[in-house]
This record gives sequence, structure tokens and C-alpha cells, in this order.
Amino acid sequence: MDSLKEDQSDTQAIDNINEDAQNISEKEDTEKDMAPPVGNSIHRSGSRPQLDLSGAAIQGNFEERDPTILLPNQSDDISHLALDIGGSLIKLVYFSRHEDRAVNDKRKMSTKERFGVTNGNRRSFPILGGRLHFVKFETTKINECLEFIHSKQLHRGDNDNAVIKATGGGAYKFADLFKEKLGVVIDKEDEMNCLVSGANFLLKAIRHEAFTHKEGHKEFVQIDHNDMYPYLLVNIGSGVSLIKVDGDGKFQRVSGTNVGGGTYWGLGKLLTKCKSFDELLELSQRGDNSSVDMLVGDIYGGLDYSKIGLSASTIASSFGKVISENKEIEDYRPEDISLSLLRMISYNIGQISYLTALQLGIKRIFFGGFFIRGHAYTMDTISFAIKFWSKGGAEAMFLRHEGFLGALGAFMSYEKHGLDDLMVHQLVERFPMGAPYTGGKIHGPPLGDLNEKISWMEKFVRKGIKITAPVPMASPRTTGLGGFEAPSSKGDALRCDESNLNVGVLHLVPSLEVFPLLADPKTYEPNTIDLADPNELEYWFTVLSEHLPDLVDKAVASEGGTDDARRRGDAFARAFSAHLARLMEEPAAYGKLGLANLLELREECLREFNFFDAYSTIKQRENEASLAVLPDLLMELDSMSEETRLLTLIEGVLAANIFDWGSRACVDLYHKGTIIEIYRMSRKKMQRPWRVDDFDAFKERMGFGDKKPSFRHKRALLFVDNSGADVVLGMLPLARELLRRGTEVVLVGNSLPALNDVTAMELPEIVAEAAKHCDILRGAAEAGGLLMDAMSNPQDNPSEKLSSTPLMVVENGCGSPCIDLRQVSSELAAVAKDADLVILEGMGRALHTNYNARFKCDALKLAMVKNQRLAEKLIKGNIYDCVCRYEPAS
Ligand SMILES: Nc1ncnc2c1ncn2[C@@H]1O[C@H](COP(=O)(O)OP(=O)(O)O)[C@@H](O)[C@H]1O
Ligand SMILES: CC(C)(COP(=O)(O)O)[C@@H](O)C(=O)NCCC(=O)O
Ligand SMILES: [Mn+2]
Repeated sequence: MDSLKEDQSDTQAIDNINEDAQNISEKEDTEKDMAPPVGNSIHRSGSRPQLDLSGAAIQGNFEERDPTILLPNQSDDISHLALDIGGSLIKLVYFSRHEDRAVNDKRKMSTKERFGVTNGNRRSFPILGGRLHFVKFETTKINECLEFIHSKQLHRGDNDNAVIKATGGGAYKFADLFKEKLGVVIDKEDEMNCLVSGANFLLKAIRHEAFTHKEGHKEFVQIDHNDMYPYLLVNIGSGVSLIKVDGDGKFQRVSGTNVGGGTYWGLGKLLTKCKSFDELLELSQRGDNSSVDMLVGDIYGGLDYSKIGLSASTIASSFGKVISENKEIEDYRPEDISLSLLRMISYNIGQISYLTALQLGIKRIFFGGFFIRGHAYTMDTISFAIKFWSKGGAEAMFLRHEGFLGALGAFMSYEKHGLDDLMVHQLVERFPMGAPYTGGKIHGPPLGDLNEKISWMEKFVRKGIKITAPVPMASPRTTGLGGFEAPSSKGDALRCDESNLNVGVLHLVPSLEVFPLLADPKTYEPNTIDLADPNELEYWFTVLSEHLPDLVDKAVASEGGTDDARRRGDAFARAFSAHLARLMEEPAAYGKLGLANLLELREECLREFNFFDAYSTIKQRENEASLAVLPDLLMELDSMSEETRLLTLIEGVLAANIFDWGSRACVDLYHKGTIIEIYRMSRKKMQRPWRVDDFDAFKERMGFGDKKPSFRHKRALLFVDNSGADVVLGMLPLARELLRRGTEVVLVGNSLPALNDVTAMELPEIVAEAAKHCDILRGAAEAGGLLMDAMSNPQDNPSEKLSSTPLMVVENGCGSPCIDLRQVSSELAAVAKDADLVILEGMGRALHTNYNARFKCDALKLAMVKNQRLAEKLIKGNIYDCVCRYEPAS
């Protein structure tokens, strides 16, 4: 037999792996021309509506920066629309459903029926799955808003009576207009009530909703749902409301001020001739308010008034300098006026808020309303004011959905939308490109695909975003020191609404659950690498940018390399680059950012442009090549003693984890040999102790130690990683060993493709192939219901003869190379309840995420580190070092 594991006497270090690879014969990979990938269209359109592009037209000037696009005949399956029609802006929140298509998935029936996994059924409630969208318009342009609603048929929804919930003064003012233009009746909801229920909903349901802002930096605040109240809600719209919130529906409007967002915009417009709010705000970034404001130093001859703690640069009187100067308005720079106004109003609101909080004995103050507009300087100024007057005793917090509180509250006031008890883990925020998720100018569906979407990307995404080059580092978007000093920013352009990716679409996936075996879900943090560190951020952004051209090639090839595929590939690259550029500028723009989020964003972007499985051909090829040598491997393993076998199996998993198309270094290796050659080499190089090596403890737990009696786990969850050798020659043999010992095995695969990871959908076929050569796998797969359809007549193979320990497959609920265990499929959550061993495999699942995760049961984390920097940072080692981390139940 041609042993797969060659002589181990070669003691060369694994970091010579590259050199070795060069020595492998440059043989053509004969598997290259294998059959095309198994077609899989199940998820392809499952979550996105197709567009009705008939009658699509660009309104107005084509050369305009953000021309209006109308898709008059497009309608989503909308069930609820709610509005907040304010003095300045109209805010829309609408929910679009997407029903799960019937999924012809062998696994589902088997796992559910045989093992009582029943809560997977929940996904069949059509009302539940869907998406929440956020859009705004200027109130003066209410006709645009009406057209938008009409073009998308947002007012039809579930509502037979055509009643729309709305709040804000405009719900009264424009009720007749809505009746006349859309034939709908506005059902008016109390504005304060809506603000409060919107704020409560956001604080409870969105993980990274609230944040503090200091010197240009966001810090997300973990809100304890059991200790949320009381808080002061300060909504800065046109005017300002201060509301003391004591619970759901329990609140009191305690104060307010007429000096608010409308004042800034109104006075600003008058004094600077600005045409838009953003223009005014942008001006402020280049302003120096000391030319209009009277400073302490102006009064005290350049000195501080130190006795009462005021520095010379403190504003003594906003606009006070103007009094003593004999100048006309034209003599002042609009920039300076705008900044002076912004500071005047922000400090004033900060001071009133602080005083109110002090009077009521409240420590937490949340600021909402569109005056804030995610603008760093505004937030810094308010934060400074609160901190300054409270002497650090109180803190300002801001909300990512700042302006949508009222609209969300109106939305929540529908009686039967089924969203009352939404939980954090059921919401996934996505950031689709090329649509007006927070804009007012481009009228089109927020999730557009194909032609319109692509042309949008081609035409409207700002030029200057390079596709291939690393995204340039920008200094953090701080616009000043806060407080009483002038902003330091030189004033780069504010992002226009359309590309202002601050809030995404909230996908509601009711079937997601918290993984029940997490030791402490509250403190669980999936990401190992914190991208708040600018060096880490730059490094990983560069890695992802550099990988982009190759990924585009793979993606385009996976779709037949057609012109259409190339166009989509291009659009994907633009979209992902735009996200990277945006996040580079403001890492916390989409909530707390970890490496796992970036890797997931990339997969989401691919799907957005209809690349369902970029690595399908490669996966298929590697599966077939690996399955061909599996029988030899199994024979080799069977000839070993149990103890040696366990070690060989773990070594095998680590060695086979080298097949990772997401790693630059590994992809370079693949050009240098066939799959099997690389696999052999990788196994040959396995050498203990690994960089992290808890194998002995694991072995002992498995019953091989002298101290403990033989032990077997009841059920093991194996989170598998890559297709090909990784799953076939690594994880399946390990699964087989566990089955042989009487441990039930659940293979946990991705719900959607990500890089070359194997999906749950693909696993049954792989298992069926493997089972052809192995009675243990066959018996287990039959017992687990995996082979029901695939296997031959059961009478020929009476299952009693075979092992009855079941092998099952479940999907994990995600489509990323990493996994956030707070949001897994209900199917996985259900099987996890009886599991006492978790095995996480691969860099994405065991290192980038979950390396520090603690479980209620035994856990084994296995991975080869395929990135030099990660190896240095995480394990103080080198690329190709291995991790075998075993942690007993905690
Ligand atoms: N594009 C915009 N157009 C007008 N005002 C804006 C815009 N973006 C932010 N603002 C600011 O937001 C304020 C309106 O905030 P919002 O919370 O919508 O209140 P309202 O419900 O009173 O309209 C405006 O007065 C202005 O200060
Ligand atoms: C995307 C991955 C996490 C996948 O690794 P896996 O989970 O398959 O072991 C990994 O390939 C990765 O971190 N790649 C980027 C870094 C690089 O190219 O070195
Ligand atoms: Mn992988």
C-alpha cells in the first residue's frame, strides 16, 4: 500500500514547507477537468426579490452626481410601512418579507424526524423572516416620498384597509395628501410614545446600537436589558425633546428647547446661503469660530480666567465678537459662521440635557434625532459638554439609528407584525450597496441585483475607489478636540446620504438562536482580533484588498466567465472596495468591527452580485481527489492501535486544514503540486509538540490516560471547515473514530458557501461517497438518516448489522468562514442540547473567532495557522504552526 503518511524521520521544520512544495513535481493536476459543480440554486434567490425594471428611468440630469432613479413598477413584498413626518425630514421604516422557498434538503427530514429536532419548523412561518429598511426624505420634498412609496407599493402591504401608522406633526398636516395621492388613511401615533418605543426597541434588539463618542472615536456600549432605566432621551430634531424613560411605555417629557436642529439649519441657511444641510455642516469643518465668537481671551486681553477655570479659548459669548466689529455679513466666512452656530447649539443642548439629568438624578443620556447626522464633531461637542458640566459624572451616548426612533416606534405600534419579542440574536444587519437605504435621491429598491444594480455601481459609486490596490490609510475622522477648542480637521467632504453606510438593512431571521453550549453568552465575544487597533485594521484591509483580484477571477469563472459575470465581478469588487474604504475611514461605521465581520461582508457582497459559490469547481475537484484516496487512509488507520490512531487522526485534521483558498500563502502552495501531494507533505511535516498542544489532555479525556476509566462522549458536534482533503481526509476519519467509540456525531456545516468551505447541503453527498468504502460511516449515516435516499435497498443492507450510532449533518446558520455562536441555526441549537463535545476546526472558526470562547462542555479547537502575522500575534509562532487546544467543560 502506498502509505499516505510517509516516513516521519524527516525532521525538517514545517516552515520549510514552501521550499518543499517547490520540489514537488510540477505535475498537471489531473482532476482539473472534472465534472462541473453540482448545481445549487436553493439559496440563490431565497432572500432577494427580483426587480421589476420595466419603465426604469433616471430622472433629471444624467451628469448630476446623484440623479434620481425611478423604478415605477417594482414592488417588494411589503407587509408594514410606518412614517415619522417631522418638521424637517420624513423618516420611513418598512418591512419586506421574504418567504423561505421549499428546500429539498435530505438532511432536514432525517434530523428532524429521527432526533426530535422540531424547532426548525419555526422557519416556515411566512410572516417572520424579512427585512427592515430605513429611508429618509426632506419634508419639503414630500412628493418624492409619496412617489417612492407608490413606486414600491409600500402602502399596500398586508393592510386591506390601507392604513399606515405615522407619527410626527406631518401625520396630521399631510393626512389629506396621503389620502388623495395614495388612497391611504394615516393612523396617527403619539410622537413621544413612538420615540420611546423606538429607542427601547433599538437598545434591546440591536447589539451595537449605542455608543459614546470621544475625540473622534466611537465606543460601543453594552446595554444591560435588566438595568436600562431610567434614562434621559434627548431627541434633537427640528426642535428638541427631553424625555425621562422609566420602562416600556413609561415615560414623561420633562423638558424641551426650541433651539435645535431646525435652528442650526435655519439660521445657517440665512447667514451662509447654503443650499443644503450637509453643505452647511461641511462648511463647519473648515471653520474657525474665533472670528465670530467672543472668547474669554478677547475679554481678558488674551489671558485665561483661571480663577473660575475658563481658558482664554473658551467661548464667552457665541457670535459676541460681531458686536464690536464694524463688518457686514459678507465680511465673515460662511465656514466660521457655520462652526460658531454648530457649537452654540450643541453646547446649549448639552448643557440643558445635563441640567435636566442632574435634576432628575439620571446618569445615562441618549441622544437621537437627525441633527446629529453621525457627525463626529457634533457628537464630540455634545459629549464634551456633558462631561464638562457633570465633571465626568454623566455620559452622552448616541444611537446608530439616531433619526429613526419615531418611525420605528410607529412601526412597532402595528398590532400584528409579530416583531414584539424580537431578540438580538434574530437580527442580522447587512449593508447592501447601490441603493438608497438612507437616502432620499435615488428611488429604487434597497436590494437591487443584476443590471440596474450593476449600472448603479458603475455610474454612481464615486470614482477613485481602487479595486486592486490596498485601501489607503486615512486619519481617523475626528473633527476636533471637542469642547471649547476649534476643530483640528481640515474638512474633507461629508459623505452624501447615498453612500453614507451607517445603518444597514436589518434582516430578521427568527430561526437564529444563541448556541446553547456557550458557557457565558453575555461575555462571549466572537472576534479574537480587535480591529480597533489601527495596525491590525490596516494589515487585514490590505490582505483583503490584495486578495480581491484573484477572488473576482474565481467568482467570474464560477459563473462561466461570461461578459455578464465579468460585469458583476467588477461591480462586486467596487462594492467591496467601497465598504473597505468606508470602514477604513470609520471602522465603527457599521457597529463594532472584527475580522469576522469583514470576512462575512465579503461573502455577502459576492452574494449581492449573484455569485453564489465562487469556489464551486475547486471544491468539487478537491472532494473527488480526496475521496479517491480515502479508502487507503482508512486502511492505514485501521492497522494502528487505538491510541496511535487518535494521534494520527488529530494530526490528519491539522495537516488537511492546509487546503484553504482564503489564505494567500496556501494558494501559492497549490500551484506547486497536486492535492494529494500537498496533503502528504503537510502530514509529513506534522511534528509535536504543536505550538499549542493539549493533545495529551484530550487523549486522557478520551479514556487513554492511566488515571481515568474509559470514557466516551455522548454526542460530538464537529464544526467542519474546508471542502476536499480537509473534510474528507481530516474530519470524516475523526468522525468515524468517534462513531466507532459510540459517540453520536453531528457534522456542522455552513448554511451558505464561503470561500472553499463545505456547506451542510454538500455534506450528505460527500458522506454517501465515503460510506461506499466504510461500513462504520455507512451504518452511522443510515442511522442518522443521511443515506435514506442515496443508499441502495435497505433490505440488502440491514442496518442492524451496522453501527447504529448516528451520524448527522446540520447547518450552522451562517455563510462566512467564521462563526458567531450567538447566532446559529435553530437546528444546530437543538442538536447541541445533547452534545458534550464540541470540535471547532479551521482558522476562521477556531482562531479568528472562538479561540477564547468557553463552553459548557468539552471543547477541542483544531487549526493550522496559515498566516504569518496571526501566527506571531496569537501563538507566538510561525505560519503553518498548528493549534490543538483542548478545554474541558467549564
Ligand atoms: N438632509 C437633511 N436635511 C435637512 N435637515 C437635516 C438633514 N440631515 C440632518 N438634518 C438635521 O436634522 C434635523 C431634523 O431632524 P429630525 O430628527 O428628522 O427631526 P424632525 O422630525 O423635526 O424633522 C434638521 O433640523 C437638521 O438640523
Ligand atoms: C479566510 C480564512 C479565515 C479561512 O481559513 P480556514 O477557516 O479555512 O482555516 C483564512 O484563510 C484567512 O484568514 N485568510 C486571510 C489571510 C491570508 O491570506 O493570509
Ligand atoms: Mn475555510
